[in-house]
Amino acid sequence: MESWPPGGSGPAEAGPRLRGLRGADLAASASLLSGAGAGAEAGCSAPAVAAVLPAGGSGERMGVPTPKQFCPILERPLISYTLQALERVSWIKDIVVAVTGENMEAMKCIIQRYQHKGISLVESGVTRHRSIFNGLKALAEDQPNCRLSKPEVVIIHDAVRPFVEEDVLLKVVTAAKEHGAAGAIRPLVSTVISPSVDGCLDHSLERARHRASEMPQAFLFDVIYEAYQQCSDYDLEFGTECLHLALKYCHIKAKLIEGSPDLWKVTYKRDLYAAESIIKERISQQICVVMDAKEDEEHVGHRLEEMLKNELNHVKVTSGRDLQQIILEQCYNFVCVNVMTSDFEETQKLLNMLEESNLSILYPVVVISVQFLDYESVPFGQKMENLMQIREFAKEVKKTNILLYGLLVYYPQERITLTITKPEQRQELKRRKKLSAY
Ligand SMILES: Nc1ccn([C@@H]2O[C@H](COP(=O)(O)OP(=O)(O)OP(=O)(O)O)[C@@H](O)[C@H]2O)c(=O)n1
Ligand SMILES: O=C(CO)[C@H](O)[C@H](O)COP(=O)(O)O
Repeated sequence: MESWPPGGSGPAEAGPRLRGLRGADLAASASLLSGAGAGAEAGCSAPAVAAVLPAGGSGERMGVPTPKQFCPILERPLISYTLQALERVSWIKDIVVAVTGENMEAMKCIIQRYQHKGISLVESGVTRHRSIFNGLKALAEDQPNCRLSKPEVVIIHDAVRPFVEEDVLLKVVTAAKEHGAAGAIRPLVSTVISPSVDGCLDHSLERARHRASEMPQAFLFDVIYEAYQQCSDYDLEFGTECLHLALKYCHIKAKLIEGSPDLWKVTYKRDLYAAESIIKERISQQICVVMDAKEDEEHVGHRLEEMLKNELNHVKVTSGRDLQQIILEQCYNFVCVNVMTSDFEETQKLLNMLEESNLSILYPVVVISVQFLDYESVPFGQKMENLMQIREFAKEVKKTNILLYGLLVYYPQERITLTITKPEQRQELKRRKKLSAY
């Protein structure tokens, strides 16, 4: 069993990982799981939680030579998205990934490249159940120099289900603590039928009474470990359902939790395209307007924020009052308005923060830097200098996956206000402004 990166001390360690809790309920329950919240005070004990990710398959159904967990989506391997989804949950203490010996080095490179922290690698088995069992063994065994310790609850999650959210993880863990086992389910899309040996219909299941079993699942560690130790070679070879092992060998009836449609397992090539669309949609749903005079309500940046809110009603538009927090919440789109300064001070500040945060390791971050300049009073030489400066910035930050676009707005003498919203008024605005976009 290998801990990677060497000496990594687990998710509690400070690092560039991006975490963000959504909603007060989630925060309260999560703090309960961290043992720091009201629940802890009231005497509820917070379970130590670890996760096992089977990632040792060959992805035959995908039909490409690369195992699907390593296939790129927007140039980043699929498994890295799944790791990130689990890593940003602060109460998951350890993540054990089962990979084939052959792919061990590739996995280490991914961990290094995308700065995943506190991941332990184990060798996978020839079937999914055997891979999971190897992951559980690593958590159970008290090995010298091993930083892993036995958790109270273990999450099992396929490496090829990248869109797992904290709320469903929390629900399965909480239910597992109460019932011994829990798993996410979805309504069936098609009816399940049972054919007879001659290829004719034997019987058909009533669709409304059945569900598709998905991941994540969670178990009291002792329950699932016992089940794997007890189970037959036939189960390990042909079984597909961990909840079933807990039922068959430990008589534990798992609690079933309704999951979201995004929990599906990437299986076929078309699923890679679907995953790419979901990622693109997610990162385009927030825009942050950053400006240099936050108190001034008349500031053009505030007007711009209002306009964006009116025009893009499916997108969350915020203004950058607490930039660190906005970056932590993984906003990937910024409009940075520079009015008060003739250089790009505001943009520069934002770029520095983005670079320090490492946000762009995961996806490209888009920054549109808007600079308003008085047409009359700014000499031609300075205009050219501004153009060159923004181009240089853009070239520089592109190396770190930040896509910077400059919009210089030269306006004549009178102060610019973006109160114009009607089409004919927009025309008027266009007529009065000279826009140069680079
Ligand atoms: N020997 C195996 C087989 C599968 N898995 C993992 O179990 C998860 C779900 O399995 P599945 O979707 O069946 O993956 P593959 O076996 O890779 O796909 P296929 O059945 O198409 O070959 C995947 O993360 C896969 O990597 C594993 O860890 N060890
Ligand atoms: O959904 C699941 C558990 O309920 C598993 O992801 C699924 O059973 C894995 O099976 P296979 O490896 O055959 O695709």
